[in-house]
Amino acid sequence: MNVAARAANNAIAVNGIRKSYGFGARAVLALDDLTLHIPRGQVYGLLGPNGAGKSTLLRIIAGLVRPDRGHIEILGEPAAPASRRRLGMLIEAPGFYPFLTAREHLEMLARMADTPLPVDAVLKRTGILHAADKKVSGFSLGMKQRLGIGCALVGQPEAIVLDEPTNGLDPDGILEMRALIRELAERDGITVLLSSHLLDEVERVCRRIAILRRGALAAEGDVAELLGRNGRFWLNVDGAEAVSKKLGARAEPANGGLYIAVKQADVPELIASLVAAGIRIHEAKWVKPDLETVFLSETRENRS
Ligand SMILES: Nc1ncnc2c1ncn2[C@@H]1O[C@H](COP(=O)(O)OP(=O)(O)OP(=O)(O)O)[C@@H](O)[C@H]1O
Repeated sequence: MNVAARAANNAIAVNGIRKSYGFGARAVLALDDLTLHIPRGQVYGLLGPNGAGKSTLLRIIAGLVRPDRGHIEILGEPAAPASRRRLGMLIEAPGFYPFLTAREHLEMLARMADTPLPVDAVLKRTGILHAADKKVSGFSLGMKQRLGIGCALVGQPEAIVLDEPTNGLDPDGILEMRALIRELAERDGITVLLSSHLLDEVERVCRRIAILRRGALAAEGDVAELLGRNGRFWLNVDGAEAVSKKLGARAEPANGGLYIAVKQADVPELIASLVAAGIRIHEAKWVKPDLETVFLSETRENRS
């Protein structure tokens, strides 16, 4: 794929973005020459510990913060007011007019959009049709969050950026919101870039993720591939101690068996050699970690 085709294939491209806050000795480097490409039509997750730079990145994409250097492309065009109109955003706790209704908020935004969706369709989609004509002052946090997503959707965006979209939702609300987010990508082809602290949520909802650590990329890739890459081979054998001695540093006793550092391609040979040495194997399997394990190993502070 040539450079132009690849650029057009990205919903959002983050190219060498650097951003620091403050000056001199007090300056804080929030993003450190970050480059990231978010493909179209998927749910893409942005993860990182507190202070890793997630909000700064989302705010730069939204045009709320100016980077020191680097540039952003949105749907193949340089980030500018025109290209940002093709993005829907729910970035900071959405500010609503307390005495306007949900419908009135959406109608106001629909009037400003080039190709708005029907307001009733948005209310239905976000699960607040029943409260359409109630004043927002009486809304719970979860209803406000839904209305915030509705506001991001009403302009019929090609991509949306959501900062912690399930914040404040109850367990049922979280499930519904996850389903909505997946549907936006799978049914409507909308790219979703979301940040979240909830790793199991990201594991379930996102196809691809980036893990930020101190403003730089600690890991990036397909969720399935990242989990697979961090998988470990586990053996339950008779005489684990003797096997551990035989394999040396490659073996690590755990859970009544042994984790073995081995490439997938070398597993048949490993098993054959153990069997040839008279070792009885009861169970052999690849154990895939959950995203939390990958996240912790990629962001642990004692790593270089
Ligand atoms: N307006 C600001 N002025 C000064 N420093 C800031 C400002 N905004 C962010 N920072 C600093 O920049 C770094 C990155 O912050 P940012 O909020 O982007 O991280 P984050 O990953 O979103 O964190 P969290 O998960 O806590 O929201 C942090 O060290 C933070 O203290």
